[in-house]
Amino acid sequence: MNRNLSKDAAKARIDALTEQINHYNDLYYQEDTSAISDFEFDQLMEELILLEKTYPEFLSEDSPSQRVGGTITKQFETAEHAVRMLSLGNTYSETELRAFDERVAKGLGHRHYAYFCELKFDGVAISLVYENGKLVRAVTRGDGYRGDVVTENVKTIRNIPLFIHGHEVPDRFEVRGEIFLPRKEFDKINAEREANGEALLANPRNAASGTLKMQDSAVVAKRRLNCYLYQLIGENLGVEKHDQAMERLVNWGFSVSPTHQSCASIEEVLSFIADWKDKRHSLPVDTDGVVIKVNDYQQREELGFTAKIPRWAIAFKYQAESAQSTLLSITYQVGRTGAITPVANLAPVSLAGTTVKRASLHNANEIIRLGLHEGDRVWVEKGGEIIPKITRVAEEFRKNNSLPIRYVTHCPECGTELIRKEGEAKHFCPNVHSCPPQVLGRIEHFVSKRAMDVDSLGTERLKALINQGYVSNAADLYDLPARQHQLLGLEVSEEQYTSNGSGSLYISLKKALFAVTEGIPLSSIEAFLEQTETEDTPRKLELFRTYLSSIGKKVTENLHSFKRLTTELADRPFEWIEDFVPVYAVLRALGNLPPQVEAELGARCVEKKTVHDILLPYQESLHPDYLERVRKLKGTTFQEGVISNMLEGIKKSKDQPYEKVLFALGIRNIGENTAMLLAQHFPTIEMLEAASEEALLAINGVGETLVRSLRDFFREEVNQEIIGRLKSQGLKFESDREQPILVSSKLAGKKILASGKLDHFKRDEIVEFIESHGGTYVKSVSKALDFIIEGADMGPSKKEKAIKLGVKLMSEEEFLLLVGTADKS
Ligand SMILES: NC(=O)c1ccc[n+]([C@@H]2O[C@H](COP(=O)([O-])OP(=O)(O)OC[C@H]3O[C@@H](n4cnc5c(N)ncnc54)[C@H](O)[C@@H]3O)[C@@H](O)[C@H]2O)c1
Ligand SMILES: [Zn+2]
Repeated sequence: MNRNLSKDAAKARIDALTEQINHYNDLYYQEDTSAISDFEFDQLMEELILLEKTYPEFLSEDSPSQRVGGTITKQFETAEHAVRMLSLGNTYSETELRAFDERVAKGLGHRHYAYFCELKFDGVAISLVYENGKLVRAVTRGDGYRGDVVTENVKTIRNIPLFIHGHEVPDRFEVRGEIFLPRKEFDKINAEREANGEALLANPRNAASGTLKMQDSAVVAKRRLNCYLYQLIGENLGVEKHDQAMERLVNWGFSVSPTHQSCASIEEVLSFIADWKDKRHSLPVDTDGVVIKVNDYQQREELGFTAKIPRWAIAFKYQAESAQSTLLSITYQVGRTGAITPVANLAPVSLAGTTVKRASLHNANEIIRLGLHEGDRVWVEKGGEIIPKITRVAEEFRKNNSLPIRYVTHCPECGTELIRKEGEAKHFCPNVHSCPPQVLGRIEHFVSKRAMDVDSLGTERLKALINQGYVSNAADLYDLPARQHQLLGLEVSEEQYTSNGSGSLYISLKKALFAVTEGIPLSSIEAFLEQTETEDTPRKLELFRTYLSSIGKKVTENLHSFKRLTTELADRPFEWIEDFVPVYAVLRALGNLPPQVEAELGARCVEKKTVHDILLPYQESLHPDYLERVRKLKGTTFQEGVISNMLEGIKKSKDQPYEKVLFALGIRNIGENTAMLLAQHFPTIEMLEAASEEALLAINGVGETLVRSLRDFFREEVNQEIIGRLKSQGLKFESDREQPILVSSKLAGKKILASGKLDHFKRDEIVEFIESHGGTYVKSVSKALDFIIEGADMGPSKKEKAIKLGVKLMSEEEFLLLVGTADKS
């Protein structure tokens, strides 16, 4: 703290800090976004508090240091808290924690006291009010005095009891706790959002807070929020200590995290903190620290509060850990919607209990913001986010000649030039029809349970078929039986491959080491790599050399071919992916290649997606020993059994009814139900294609957007071609709803409607009767009708409309006469 600051400068700094903190508070509490890390935020706050202490004349009542950060929103009713909901003082340092302990000791006149330690759950604070054993109100913290009433949303949380049974339940009490989104649920939601091409949620805390404030409880219920309680409030509860209160909460059926502990001294507190530093990452909920509370209520009262925080409690926060690593390369992932996501490959570094090798970069803007250059030393941080992120470049280590990262211009999966729409952060691959991940997305939908239901075609197998050019649309699947013999030996396993920014194929280091050596089982190589996990690849290779010598089997041969590999790998500048090596280098290291292969290999290692495919044309010209080594590189391959099982499933799917086929086609905006509706109204695909906009819109549940999607779909030549092929392959493009047996054709070509109550027919009987005589039953009054059978009590408005349109009305008797049967059978 700079005490030499002039008063004016101090005032200016206080104002600036206040403005900044208010801004971040707004974002955090109103919009559930964190523009800076909690640590950075807490540092700003600490600076402000210190300045205000030094210059008390500038301390204003509404400084963010004096207020709880949140506010109420305008979308809910609000309610006042019977007891204020406070914030907690926080610290990141042991020294300050000891200072807190000294203040407590002093405040209590050095009498005996004990602490109760709990983890600090990173969610949203909630107050639950129970009356006569029933949950009557759930309120957010808001500004500490009043909060939003979110009872309906909270009632959807399964582990919050709506009723408390048993005796000793007071007439009225309040419990407080933290609502959170379990990490697993968070990951699931994000995986779904990613698959749908939606923006990802930043972290579970913000997601929980956003969810709690949703207007639709049904959506809230789907999010599977959870809650831990940690405070009991009420009068004459007969508890004098916090640990007793917690016990009571458990007995009443509230969820209390079993991670708490009583501590007799600050030393015990410190060891609790140390204990949980890494262990906390295995909990289902995100935690960002430990809350330390004085256990005895009487003592709490003696210690009291400041404007914003209790003096009897403090939060110790774990620093989001950060570490330095080296940027090895950037991989560009292509999603099922064609969105490109850059991922940084890093030299392994140990962080918050795990080894980090990759960090997300989100999009091109992020790379520009960081100013990333090839081979930069970077700071990685693992905070609330799932995937670690690069926070900044350690520019002091940058080499003079290093180049700024140039973002990919072409899709690493299919080579198409990428596009970026106005105002969007992400690049996209526009090659919807044949970019492998995009094809995969569509075919996965096509074969899914609710569509064509081919369960023998899992993602891995589909990827293999797509990547190797066997399948690029649904119709290709039905051509597979004719290519059965070609499928044998196709590589299935995907995880062993990845590619770099320019699309060069990489293979796992594990497979490479396995293939270049002899007499060492794959499991031993796995064990070796596990032991050296935290080393970078060059160091791993060094250690592997020693390992080879120590094994004592085929040492000379193995060292020799291993040397070929390291020579190939040497002197690749900015091109590493941790745990992977370029296939090109490995294939060259496995032995000498004929000149033709030598000449073409580089290009094929970019075009093809498996070793099998790269070498396919050269089976004859390669030495059998060489091919034997190559076999060790390959992933699991398609075998007879798998293939026939797959083809069987494909064949069986031809029996799926028309509405499933319609859904499987993946026409935008056509879900399962819409497909069913359309199939009912337009029993063949030709009829659907020919349907007028009017006819479509007449269907309940069909809107303009859907009409447009249908038009767009049928207009595309590719789709017409695929439908044509699927038809000739035997898929159902018409409804097989039973056609009634024709009794006569007396009503052939006639469009008929019946209205009002009939004497001889029930509703569905008349429809069947008309159809069995060759007529068509129509559901609404229109000019197209030939006549209407007028039953008793026909609706006046219908009748009026019929008369206006000039449609003939006919009595039931007349109708029966027309058909030539006075008796309906
Ligand atoms: N990154 C940003 O932009 C930004 C902006 C504003 C606030 N913040 C973060 O929010 C903090 C301020 O929020 P705050 O006022 O809610 O304080 P806080 O989150 O540091 O502490 C108080 C809260 O802790 C929670 N808590 C969790 N487990 C608990 C337990 N076992 N016992 C008691 N309470 C428990 C309660 O919800 C309570 O309201 C800041 O310190 C900062 O870290 C970040
Ligand atoms: Zn592409």
